[in-house]
Amino acid sequence: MLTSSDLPALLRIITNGITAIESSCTQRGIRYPSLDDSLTPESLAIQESLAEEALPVIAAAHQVMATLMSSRSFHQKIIYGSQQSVAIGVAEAGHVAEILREAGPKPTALSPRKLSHYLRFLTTLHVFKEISPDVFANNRRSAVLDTGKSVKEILADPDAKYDGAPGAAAITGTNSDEFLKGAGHTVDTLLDPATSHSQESADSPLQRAFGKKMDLFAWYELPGNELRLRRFGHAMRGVQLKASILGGFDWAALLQGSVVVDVGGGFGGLDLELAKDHKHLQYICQDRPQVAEQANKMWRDQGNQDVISGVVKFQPHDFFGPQPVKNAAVFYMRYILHDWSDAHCIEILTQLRASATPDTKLVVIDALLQNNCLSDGKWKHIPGGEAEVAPAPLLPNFGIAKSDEAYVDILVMTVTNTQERTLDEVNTLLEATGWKLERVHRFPPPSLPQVVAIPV
Ligand SMILES: C[S@@+](CC[C@H](N)C(=O)[O-])C[C@H]1O[C@@H](n2cnc3c(N)ncnc32)[C@H](O)[C@@H]1O
Repeated sequence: MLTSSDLPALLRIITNGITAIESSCTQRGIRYPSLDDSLTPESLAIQESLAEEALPVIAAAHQVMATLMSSRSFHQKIIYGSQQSVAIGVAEAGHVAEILREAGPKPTALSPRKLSHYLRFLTTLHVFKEISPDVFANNRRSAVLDTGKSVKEILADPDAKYDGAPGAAAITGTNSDEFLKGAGHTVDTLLDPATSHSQESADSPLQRAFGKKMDLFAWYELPGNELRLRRFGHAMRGVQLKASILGGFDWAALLQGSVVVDVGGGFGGLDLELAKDHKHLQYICQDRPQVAEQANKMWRDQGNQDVISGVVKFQPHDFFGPQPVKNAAVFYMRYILHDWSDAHCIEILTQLRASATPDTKLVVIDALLQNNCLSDGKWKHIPGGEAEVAPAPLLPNFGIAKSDEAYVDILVMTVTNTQERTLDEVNTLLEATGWKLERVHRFPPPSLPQVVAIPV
C-alpha cells in the first residue's frame, strides 16, 4: 500500500489552527483582520494576541506550497527573491503608500508605466491591490510603508521623510539602497581569498560594494552618507517589537532610581518605550558621539519630556573602551552582538563585566538561531533555554513561520560580515567573559528573545 503524503497532515494543522483562531475571535466578539482592513493598533493587537496559534498554520501553508509548486516555479521564487526587495524599494522611494492614501494624481519622479509593473508584481504578493487596470490602492500590507506624512511635506524635505515616522519605510529604503548594493557583492567577497575567512566588518560585501575598508558604523558617518545614517537610525528606532523589551525581564522589580544602560542604543527608541511604563528607573543610552548627539537633539526638538527631564540621557561612548557607568542595575543591548565577530563581542562583553557590580544583570536582545533538527535537550536546565520544536511533518524550527532571524542572519553577513548566533554560540561568548547564562525569555516572532546573564 502506498504511504500517504504529508498533505493530509498539513491540511489538519491548517484546519485546526484556523478553527482555534476563529473560535477565539468569536468568544472575544472580534473579527480577525483581513488583508483589506486598515493597519490600526487595535487590529495589530488582535494579530499579535493570536501569533502562537498562527505559527503552525503559516509553517504548514508554506510547506503545502513547497510540496505542490512545480520545481521550476519554486526555484524561480528563490532565485528571483531579490526582485521583491527591489519592487518594494521602488514603491517606497516613490512614496506610493502616501500618494495612494491621499488618493489623487500627485507628482512622482517615476515613470507611471514602469511603476505600474512594480506595483502589480507586489499585488501578487498581497502588497497593494489593483482595483481596476493600472489603478492601485493600499492594503494592510502596503500601509506599513506609509510614514503618515503628506506627499507635499515629503517632497518639500525628502531627507526628513523618516523623522518621527514608524520605521518600516526607513528600513525599506536602507535595504533597497546600501544593503542590496552590498548583497550584489556577496559571492565575490566569499570567494576572494583576501576576504573569504575574514571576521572583520571592513571585509564585508557592503564595504566591497562601496570600495571602502571600515566598519559599517564608521562608514555611515562618512561625508555623503548623512541621509543613510539618519535613515538607519530611524529604521532601528522604528523596530520596536514591544515584547522584546517590555515583556520577559522584570523591569518593575528593579529598585527606585536603578540605572539601566542601553549599550549601543542608537536613537534610544527602546529606552523611551521602557520609560513610558517604568518611570522609576534612570536610562542611559550610549552610542557613538555623532549618533548620541543627533538623538539627544532630535528628541529635545520634538519636546520629549523624558529626555528633557533627564529620565532618559544620551551618552557618547565607544563600547570597545572602558564602560563609564559603574553602578548599572542592567546593561542591555539589542542588535549589537550580531554586528560583531566573536573576538569583538568578547571585547564588548569584557568591558561590561569589568564595570558590573555583583548584582548587575546583562540582557542581550538578539536573534537566537534554532537548528532545523530535533534538539538534544542540552539547555533543558535553563528556563526558556529550549526553543519549541514544531510537530511533524512541519520543519522542526517552524520554517518560514519563524524565519525572520534566518533572513537577518544572511543580511548581517552582507553588511557587517558577521552572523546571528545559536544559544550555544552566545553562551560561549558569555563564558569567555565572566558572565553566566541565567535564563532566556522567548516570544512569538517578530519579537526577539532576551538572554539574561549574571556575573560569575
Ligand atoms: C544595529 S544598531 C542597534 C541600535 C539599537 N540598539 C536598537 O536596537 O535600536 C547598532 C548600534 O550600535 C552603534 N555602535 C556601533 N559601534 C559602536 C561603538 N563602537 N560604540 C557604541 N555604539 C556603537 C551604532 O551607532 C548603532 O546605533
